Amino acid sequence: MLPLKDTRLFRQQAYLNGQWVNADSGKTIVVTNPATGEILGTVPEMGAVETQRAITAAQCAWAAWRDKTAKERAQVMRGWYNLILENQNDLAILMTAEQGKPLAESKGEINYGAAFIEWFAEEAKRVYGDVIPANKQGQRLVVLKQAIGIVAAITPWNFPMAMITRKCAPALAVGCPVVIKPASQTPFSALALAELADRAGIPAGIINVLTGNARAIGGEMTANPLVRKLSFTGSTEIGKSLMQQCAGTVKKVSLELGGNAPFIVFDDADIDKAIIGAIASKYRNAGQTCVCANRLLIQEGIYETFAEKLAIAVKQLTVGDGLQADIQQGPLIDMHAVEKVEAHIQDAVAKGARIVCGGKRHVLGKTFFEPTILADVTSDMRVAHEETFGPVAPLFRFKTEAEAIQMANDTEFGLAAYFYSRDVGRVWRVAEALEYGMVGINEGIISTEVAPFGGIKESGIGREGSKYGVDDFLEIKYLCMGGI
Ligand SMILES: NC(=O)C1=CN([C@@H]2O[C@H](COP(=O)(O)OP(=O)(O)OC[C@H]3O[C@@H](n4cnc5c(N)ncnc54)[C@H](OP(=O)(O)O)[C@@H]3O)[C@@H](O)[C@H]2O)C=CC1
Ligand SMILES: O=C(O)[C@H](O)CS(=O)(=O)O
Repeated sequence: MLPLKDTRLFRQQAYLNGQWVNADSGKTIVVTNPATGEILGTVPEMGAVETQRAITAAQCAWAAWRDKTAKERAQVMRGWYNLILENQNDLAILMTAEQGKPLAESKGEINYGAAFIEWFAEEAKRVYGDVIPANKQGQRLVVLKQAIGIVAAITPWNFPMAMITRKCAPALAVGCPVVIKPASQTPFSALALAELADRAGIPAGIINVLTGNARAIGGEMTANPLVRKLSFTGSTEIGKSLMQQCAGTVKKVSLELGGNAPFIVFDDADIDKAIIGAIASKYRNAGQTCVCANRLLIQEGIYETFAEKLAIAVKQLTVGDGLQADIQQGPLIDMHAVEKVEAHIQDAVAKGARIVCGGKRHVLGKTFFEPTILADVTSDMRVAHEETFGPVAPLFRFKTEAEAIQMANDTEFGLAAYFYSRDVGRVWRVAEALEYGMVGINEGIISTEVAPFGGIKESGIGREGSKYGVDDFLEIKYLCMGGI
């Protein structure tokens, strides 16, 4: 049993139309702790029928929520925000137990996730329309912005809470109901969020959390004409499939997909700051984030110095069960993830890369993996083109600024990129030349609720967070008034 202060936050049922319910079939999915392999509990294995029921409930509840003022919705959301922060310790324990990240990272994610609720509760009060000067006598032209309607959200295991609030907060704030399917490996954080939303007074049917068969639930979400918006965070492969499925009913789609972030260090960089940024960007969540540095491009003049300094820092990372004190890297989510990391390392070494540190499964066993650095990495290796999604830092060499930009852009992904330089001309040239949605300059952690998060190319569509993040949940309506 998890050491929760409030055990009612540990929910093993889905939340549908304000009720805690089981699957119609009674079937369940087992959820395990990746650090220990122990069974944490079960959640319902739902499918299309329960999803249809949730969508119908959302449709019935929508008008009353939509017709509240933005301020009234914001007040309810503020209560939800406060409850999340008041229960942060319990929520962090739940998150670490089901996902594996260290408690400190879980607490960080809860603060980050709650911040989207605070931000969009306020942002909704500023969803302004327009009055357009008419070009005909007797007319008045007005633009309204209105809630798009029922929003379906499908979220990943790597950020079990923040990816939900990053989608639900703008939706709820502008007046949309949501139907959520969290990742089957990490459902408890989502269900705890629903419990707190219920306590905050978010009406029945406005938030629904379904667990179960992804393909069946997603199939109903994408086919049901009542759903007007799908927001997805996860793999590019699934994102493409969902986008195709949404075409049948022309839904608005937001996709936050895979990445292949370059982390470029020029010879004029503050190397010690670059080391700090590289550790933060590469090893956060054991490398399991879509914005992790996936390729480290180091200018040849500082390559050996950077590799030595990075190795010293990486060897100090403490690996273990995230529920224990002072752990900096937890386990990977499952053995599939471990095998992918091993395959990337084996491929690189077979093609000439050198293991500077780590390189194999951790002595702790299960899905723990040693924080790893590879040197002498070249672009013919899998780590150059695939998202490793693990604690592996592959070091590439480059000679010139132009070569660094060419290497960085040589990917179908375009989510996040990072570079370190203190030359102001170079900072502008490189920032403008990188083909990415987000660029960290002398910073390794750039995600925040106040800035637009999202990518280009095959990393996705749309932006989450910031003043831009609300537009994806609105429709524009143009009124042309004549006879005035
Ligand atoms: N951009 C990002 O932030 C993320 C990127 N990724 C990338 O994706 C890779 C795989 O991670 P993973 O979590 O398996 O990502 P997936 O894309 O497989 O899963 C993400 C979410 O989509 C759901 N899903 C899976 N298949 C379908 C489907 N056919 N229809 C509807 N929903 C579906 C999953 O449900 P269920 O859990 O039940 O399978 C989960 O809720 C990672 O290695 C990484 O490269 C992963 C997570 C986040
Ligand atoms: O999906 C992810 O990996 C997250 O979006 C990364 S972040 O927003 O927590 O930085």
